[in-house]
Formats: sequence, C-alpha cells, structure tokens
Amino acid sequence: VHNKCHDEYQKTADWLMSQTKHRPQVAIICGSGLGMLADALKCQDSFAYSDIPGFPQSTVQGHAGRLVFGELKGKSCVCMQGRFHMYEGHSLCKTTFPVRVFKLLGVETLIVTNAAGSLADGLQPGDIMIIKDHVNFPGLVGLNPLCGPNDDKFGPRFPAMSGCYDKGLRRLAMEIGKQLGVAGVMQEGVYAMVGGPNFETIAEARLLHRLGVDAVGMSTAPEVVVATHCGLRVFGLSLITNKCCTHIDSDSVNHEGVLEVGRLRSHTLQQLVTELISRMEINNNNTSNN
Ligand SMILES: O=P(O)(O)O[C@H]1O[C@H](CO)[C@@H](O)[C@H]1O
Ligand code: HPA
Repeated sequence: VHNKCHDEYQKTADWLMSQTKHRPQVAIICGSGLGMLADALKCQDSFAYSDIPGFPQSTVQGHAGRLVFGELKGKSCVCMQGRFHMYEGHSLCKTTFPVRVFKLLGVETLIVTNAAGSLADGLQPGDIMIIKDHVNFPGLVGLNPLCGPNDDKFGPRFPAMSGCYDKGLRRLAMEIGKQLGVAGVMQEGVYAMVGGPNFETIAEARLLHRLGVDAVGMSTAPEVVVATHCGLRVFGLSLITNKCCTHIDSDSVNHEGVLEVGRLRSHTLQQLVTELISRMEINNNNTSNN
C-alpha cells in the first residue's frame, strides 16, 4: 500500500487552481480511444500530466495524458484525456489520485467512461452500456485503493457501494439516448474489472459470462470506489469495443481494434455526454470564473 497524505492531493489541487480560472463541477475520465470527449469543451485550459505536480504519467496508447478544463453548456468541466491502470504498474492509490484532486477542486459529479468487451448476447461492438453496477475483482481480493489508513477528511472507513451509479443520471442518459435516436444501441449492464493487461482466456470469459457480467475491462472500479467514498455522484458508461472470446473460433481481441471502435462511435458518445452534462442538475454553487 502506498497511501498518499491529504497534503499531496491538496498541493496538486492548489497548483491547478493557480493555473486556471475554471472551477469544475463535473469531471470526465476518458476511456481508451475516447479522449475526443474533451474536444467539446469551450475556453480550454489544458495541462500535460508531466507538468502537473504529483500527477502520474499515462503510458497506454489511446490515452493522451492531458488534463483539459473548459465549459460545456454552461457547466464548468475537467476532462482526463488518459487514465491510469493498475497493470501499468501504478499503485491503486496513484490510479485514483486525480479523483480526490477533483473533489478538492469542487467537483460534484464524476463521469467515467471505458472501452470494454461484451459477454452479454445482446451487447454488440459499437453499443453503449450504461453501467448500473460493477464487480471489482481486484477489490474483492484486497487490491483496493481504500486499503491502508482511512483518510476521514475524504470519507468513512467502511463506505457503502450499493447504489454507487446514480439512478437519476442513468435514467436521464437513457432518455437522452431515445431523443438522439440511439436507444437501440444502449442498455444498462454490469461491468467487471479484471487486472489485465492480457485479454481473457476462453475459460475466463466463460466464467465471467456465467457470473452474470455484461462487460469486462481493466479500469473504472477503483476510480468509482474512491469517488463514492468521498461523496461524488457517479455516472459510468462502457463503449463495447469487442465481443469476448468464449470459443476457440471467436475473433481474437486487440487494442488497435478497441481504439478503432472508439473512433467510429466518437460522435455519438460526445453528443450523449454533452447532453447529459447540459441537463444534469448541480447542487453546489461553484461556477467558473471564466
Ligand atoms: O478501461 P479503458 O481505459 O477504457 O481501456 C480498456 O482498453 C484497454 C484494452 O484495449 C484496457 O486498458 C481496458 O481497460
Ligand atoms: O475484452 C476485453 N477485456 C478486457 N478489457 C477490455 N477492454 C476492451 N475490451 C476488453
């Protein structure tokens, strides 16, 4: 366990607030190949992760490694173009570092996105799965970012995780999907995080299927656990980029194919996220000074 102390999150938050006038209410974490979600932001201030004190570095193709602040439909946002994964060798505390920084910046709602493989018969590549719940496999065996001394300033020792994907936002997203004419490729489902970086074996994919998992990936759960612990409202979506290999003659999966589906679906995802942010209610009084 490599816990960070409160001061380390605060230092990074203070540095960011000294560099930008934006005071974000909503944070977005872009999944593999989904960095274009930041393109819709107006009046951008952007920072390379390598320039931000305390920030880890992105090492995965399809994750640019840039933090972008900006306005979207009257709301102040911050967007991570590139997330951190456990398989990159980061401690879980590092993979989730930005989430607590967002909390200190005044963010109220976290939108997490990811690329994921489908195990459900009804989910095809290109479909959008609204995450209704998750199975945190690394977490179940103790690989959890909340392990170690609890920081009571962020949240309780034993946080509840039932209901961590906000029901109101899920409902709103489905409604927006209908209005955008993409409801046919949208459904709710359960996401499971595995450690990666290898894609699943056939036996592993079959096991996940039998366990009732709809989509699988190598991220998201730790970020959502840390966000829920510190009281952020969470919305999550998976872009289904491939079917998991459940038979010897299934097409095999590769990262290039994963990124390609992201490119094909970029416009729809951008519309969906933009509308969701535009129509979600924000309770705090934080507004950008820009
Ligand atoms: O979860 P994101 O970051 O979207 O990326 C997914 O895509 C990559 C594999 O192609 C893995 O990193 C997996 O987790
Ligand atoms: O099939 C997959 N498995 C795990 N992670 C993934 N990320 C995209 N597709 C997959």
